Amino acid sequence: MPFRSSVSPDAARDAGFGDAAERDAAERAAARRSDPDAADRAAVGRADAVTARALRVDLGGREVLRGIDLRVPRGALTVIAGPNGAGKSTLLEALAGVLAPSGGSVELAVDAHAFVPQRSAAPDRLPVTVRDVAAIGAWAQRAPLLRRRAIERLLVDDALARVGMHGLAARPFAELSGGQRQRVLLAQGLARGAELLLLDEPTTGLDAEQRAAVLAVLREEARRGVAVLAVSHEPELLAAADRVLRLEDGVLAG
Ligand SMILES: Nc1ncnc2c1ncn2[C@@H]1O[C@H](COP(=O)(O)OP(=O)(O)OP(=O)(O)O)[C@@H](O)[C@H]1O
Repeated sequence: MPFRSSVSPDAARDAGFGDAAERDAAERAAARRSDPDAADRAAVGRADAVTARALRVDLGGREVLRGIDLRVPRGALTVIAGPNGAGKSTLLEALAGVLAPSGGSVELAVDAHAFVPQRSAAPDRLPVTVRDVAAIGAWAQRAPLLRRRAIERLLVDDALARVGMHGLAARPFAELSGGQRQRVLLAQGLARGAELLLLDEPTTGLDAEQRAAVLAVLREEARRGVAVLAVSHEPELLAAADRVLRLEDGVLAG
């Protein structure tokens, strides 16, 4: 299948999908989004997207994470809460593979995953536009060049629209707020069709409308069968979660 993201059949046609197989794929993807039962079926019986076993991470000579056993299921929104300094960001980084474990293991069982760091950690000095950053997610398409451009445009437009950033597509990334940068990084993951989304406080600092938009995207992705794991203290996100775990002083509680 040439791509995995979800686009409307009309948009697929408008973008010039050449053959029936590609059009079918685009239409199936669009149908998945509007058919929760299909997502339920897809989620049933599928393995966890990432598994940590006896995970330990030492930073600055200190055990920041200790004996973490965690399975992140597909088709669900899992939220990790806990006090400042408990190790939540460190856990996300270890699961994302950007921080090596000091002990134990992390096993990723997905082809593509996305990591959206805390707003203060999202890079802000990239001399590129919002569209450029989101488009990175669409790079892996296998198709002839002209068609690839049309697919990429479609995937990126759809992803930016879903996170409410479409109007800012031509804006330099460096001019964005931390929360906006996070949403563009989320769009990058959506454009890639990531099967695992790892998000560090994705709604912190957003106004009510933006929070609702991000929350809706996370719920929708979970419904489609994506494994969504977010670190958050936000009541709305906690209330929307299928499962809430608590991390305290480097140890995970059910
Ligand atoms: N590079 C580092 N070197 C040494 N210690 C570190 C490093 N990065 C983080 N720490 C420490 O590890 C602990 C966990 O940090 P982490 O950022 O994972 O916590 P957190 O639960 O995400 O906190 P917050 O809610 O404030 O974001 C903290 O005590 C922090 O000071």
